[in-house]
Amino acid sequence: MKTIEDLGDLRGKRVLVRSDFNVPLDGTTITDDGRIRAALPTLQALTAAGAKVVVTAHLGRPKGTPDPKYSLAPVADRLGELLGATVVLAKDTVGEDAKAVVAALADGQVALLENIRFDARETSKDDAERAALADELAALADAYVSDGFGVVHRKQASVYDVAKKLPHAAGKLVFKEIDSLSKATENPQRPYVVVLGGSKVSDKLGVIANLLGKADRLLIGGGMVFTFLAAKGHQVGSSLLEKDQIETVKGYLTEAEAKGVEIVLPTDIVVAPEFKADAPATTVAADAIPADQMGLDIGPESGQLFASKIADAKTVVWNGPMGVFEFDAFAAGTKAVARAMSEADGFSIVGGGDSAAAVRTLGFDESTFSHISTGGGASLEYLEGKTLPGIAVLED
Ligand SMILES: Nc1ncnc2c1ncn2[C@@H]1O[C@H](COP(=O)(O)OP(=O)(O)OP(=O)(O)O)[C@@H](O)[C@H]1O
Ligand SMILES: O=C(O)[C@H](O)COP(=O)(O)O
Repeated sequence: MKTIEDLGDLRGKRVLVRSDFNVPLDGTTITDDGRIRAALPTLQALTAAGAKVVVTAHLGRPKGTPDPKYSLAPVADRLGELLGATVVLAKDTVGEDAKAVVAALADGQVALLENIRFDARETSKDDAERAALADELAALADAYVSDGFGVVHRKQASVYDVAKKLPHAAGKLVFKEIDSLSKATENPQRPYVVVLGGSKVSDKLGVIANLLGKADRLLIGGGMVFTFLAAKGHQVGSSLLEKDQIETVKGYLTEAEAKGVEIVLPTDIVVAPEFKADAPATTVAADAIPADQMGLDIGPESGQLFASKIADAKTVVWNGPMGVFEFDAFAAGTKAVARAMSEADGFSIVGGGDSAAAVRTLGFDESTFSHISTGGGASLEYLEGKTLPGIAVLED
């Protein structure tokens, strides 16, 4: 992959940068700016080189149409503070305002385009639709730098298609992530333990098929748990459940047994009647979740069990919080895993927007982890050994 430096003299050139600014928000307040900070080295290198920097990014999963709830306005403000310079936010993605904002950029200035997922073509499965958006993005720039590591597993217009239209390079974050993650994939020290949780269950269940051939032990927490409990024949009340994946999960359990991979499930669950910070929380056995309750964290016994399964790991990779850590009553499981990882002697990687945010907001020292990846799904797919479209396209 080419570096920014390989792009030659960028003074006065318009450089389109894809960053991952998919940050956790409480209303319009950014609760963790880790992904914005991680983008700074590339943006600062480009501004120092005198480029006109045009950043494109997404926030959340809007439905392909503008939605103020998903505006990048808070990100533009925070990015400006961190860069110490005004970052103008275009009111649209590739429309008249974007064109005007880019045309007005001075050398060394940064502008941000509005949430690229406001345009349905960004995530379209139709190659021609994505290519059409990529053409419009490419018209705004002279070169393209891919630096949104958290989104390189997505074959999307601003991540994949646009790279084919412009001279391109990988940004500093992408190189840094690959450098750290490759240490875990190439010849991992064993026991190799993977901890999976979070809420993107349908997205991430698929990685298990591959991990069964690589990891020695899988610990399952977060929203991921309930499809496993259902596969074992237990009731899960109103918890997050991927009904159509139950059979697949049954297959994983059989395969794991045949391969000697240990799948560790929680033995107790913290439940509540509704998804609310002050909902009354109780702990129940994992095989006795009441019909009118939902599981929002792994229980204390499970926290200890998971910690003991992490303690002797030589490599441990974690993606996805163990519970709804944003609410104090459901943060203990995530804390237990974070603590065990920070104390483990082995190589430890935390990946994911919310997982990395959890480590920081729960007060853990980042330096006690070997690597905190900005990518959740992206780091998992990298560790699976999959080809990531947003990386492969840069290698051409
Ligand atoms: N039992 C649960 N029920 C519902 N949501 C849960 C549960 N456990 C965890 N979560 C939620 O999962 C969310 C994070 O999941 P997600 O899969 O997005 O992880 P991530 O680290 O952000 O990875 P990525 O970067 O791929 O998005 C958190 O907001 C948390 O509240
Ligand atoms: O948070 C992430 O993992 C990335 O920003 C990708 O977001 P997505 O899962 O909505 O594509």
